[in-house]
Amino acid sequence: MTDPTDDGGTASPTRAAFGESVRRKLDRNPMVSRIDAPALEIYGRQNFMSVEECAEMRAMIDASARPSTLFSGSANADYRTSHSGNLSPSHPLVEAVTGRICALTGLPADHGETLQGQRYTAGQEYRAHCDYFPPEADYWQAMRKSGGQRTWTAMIYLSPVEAGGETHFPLCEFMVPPVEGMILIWNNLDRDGAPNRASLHAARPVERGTKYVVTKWFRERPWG
Ligand SMILES: O=C(O)CCC(=O)C(=O)O
Ligand SMILES: [Fe+2]
Repeated sequence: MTDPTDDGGTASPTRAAFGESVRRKLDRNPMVSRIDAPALEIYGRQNFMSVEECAEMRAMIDASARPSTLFSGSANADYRTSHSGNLSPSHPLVEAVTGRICALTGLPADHGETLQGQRYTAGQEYRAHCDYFPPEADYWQAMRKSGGQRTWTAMIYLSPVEAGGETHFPLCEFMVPPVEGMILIWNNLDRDGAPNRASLHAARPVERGTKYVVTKWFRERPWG
């Protein structure tokens, strides 16, 4: 299944098919709204998690959070100053929410990476980055073998934030303020299945309050 000539940076029918199937499913869901961004496929749905579920997941994040690292393994310095931690896939709430994300998107559960929790206190941020893997990165060969390129990202806001903490898509000129319980879903790839630079995004610094999110990244092949 793994094509050794696929560098993850090109058009790909497999990757494009995930774009299309999720787009079709979300477009016909009346609970889901498409955010108006011509260069990016991005959707939101309110009340994806209840306030009780959000509170339980925040407590789990508090228990597991360590200073965040970057995928490249490079020192995160000022780049990703939040705390983060992977959540146990066998925990009933993690299982339930993961199942709901897969039902909403139609994406296969075994393509999803472990749900990751993240907490930002005042002043913390995650500067502009893309969730897809740059094929020129030294870790790409390892990623290619562990499920290949990332396709869609699903992220849920678990807390209201008094000020700051928006998810900013600078090349699309909009940002999403955190709303407790809301899920945001975007395609990191374009219609041809190649990385979409317009998916560049940042978590703006929290100014007041604490921001909690969980993120699930999906791969083009089973992850692991
Ligand atoms: O916290 C946010 O708003 C964005 C998080 C993010 O970019 C990620 O988890 O990949
Ligand atoms: Fe991201």
